[in-house]
Amino acid sequence: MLNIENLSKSYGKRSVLQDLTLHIEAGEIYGLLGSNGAGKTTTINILCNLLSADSGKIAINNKPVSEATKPLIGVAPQENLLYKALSCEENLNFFARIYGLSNQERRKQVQLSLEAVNLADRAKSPVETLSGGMQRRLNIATAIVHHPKLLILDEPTTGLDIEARYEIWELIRQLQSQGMTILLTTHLLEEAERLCQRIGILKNGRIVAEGTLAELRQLIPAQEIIIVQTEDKASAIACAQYYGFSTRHYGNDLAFLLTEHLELKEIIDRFDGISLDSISRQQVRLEHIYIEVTQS
Ligand SMILES: Nc1ncnc2c1ncn2[C@@H]1O[C@H](COP(=O)(O)OP(=O)(O)OP(=O)(O)O)[C@@H](O)[C@H]1O
Repeated sequence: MLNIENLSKSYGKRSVLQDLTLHIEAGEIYGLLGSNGAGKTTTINILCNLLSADSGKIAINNKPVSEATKPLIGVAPQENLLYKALSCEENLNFFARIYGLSNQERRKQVQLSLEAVNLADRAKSPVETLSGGMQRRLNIATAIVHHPKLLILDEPTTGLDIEARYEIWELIRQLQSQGMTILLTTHLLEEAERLCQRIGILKNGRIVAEGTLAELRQLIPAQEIIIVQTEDKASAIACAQYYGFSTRHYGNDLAFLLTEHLELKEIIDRFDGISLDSISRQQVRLEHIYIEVTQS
């Protein structure tokens, strides 16, 4: 559905995208992850034909990106793009006009978009009277009012409370079930884990890892991870090395990667003679994989 091949882009001497290649299948939710400044927004702007690449190819539904492909894409940007004094309906009408929908089509699509984001009962409410979560849902409605094939959600839940976040997650799943292909950027790894069928991790303008969660798990040499609290980290690390456990530092946490399942007693026995304050076990999660591929 979306094919990006060898995309490169520099701002002056700063190279931001370097031979970026990624493919998104029709109907999937693809999560594009990367630290601040990794090049996600630059990629989105090139996709939307707002910025030109230095080299490379992008095609949406086999059509090269151009003014003609703009209607195939809907973008909900990081910062809500809404007119606060206008009502929900007026905002949606404004965006529908920009996309050139006929009067009849516009009435239908505005109503459908309001229903899709569960704001039909707030159609006449000025945006400034809506909660943060509602405003974010309306921001998504403005991106789907012209019924695009590809919906781009740039950090759709950043800054929202957990209930508003759940509502947006449910909305994203519903849009997918209606046939939309979704490109999602997020810094919330749990969001990517819960929503995305495939995930690409961007570092220095390149995809350094890509796949389903199960495929990405293969990139970390661990069945599970143990987190150890101890005053004597050096001895714990030496002991772990002896038993072949790889060491990791996740923030202040000292972690060891286990390549096979061990009972808790077996783990404690391995650290015999070392004063441990606590040991906890964790499943391998996207955050571990992310650190593995971005910090190596
Ligand atoms: N117009 C511009 N001129 C010069 N440099 C730019 C411009 N836009 C972005 N950059 C730089 O390009 C790099 C990539 O920026 P981009 O906004 O694409 O990253 P991002 O992955 O979206 O980051 P974030 O997660 O913070 O939104 C950054 O170093 C940024 O400072």
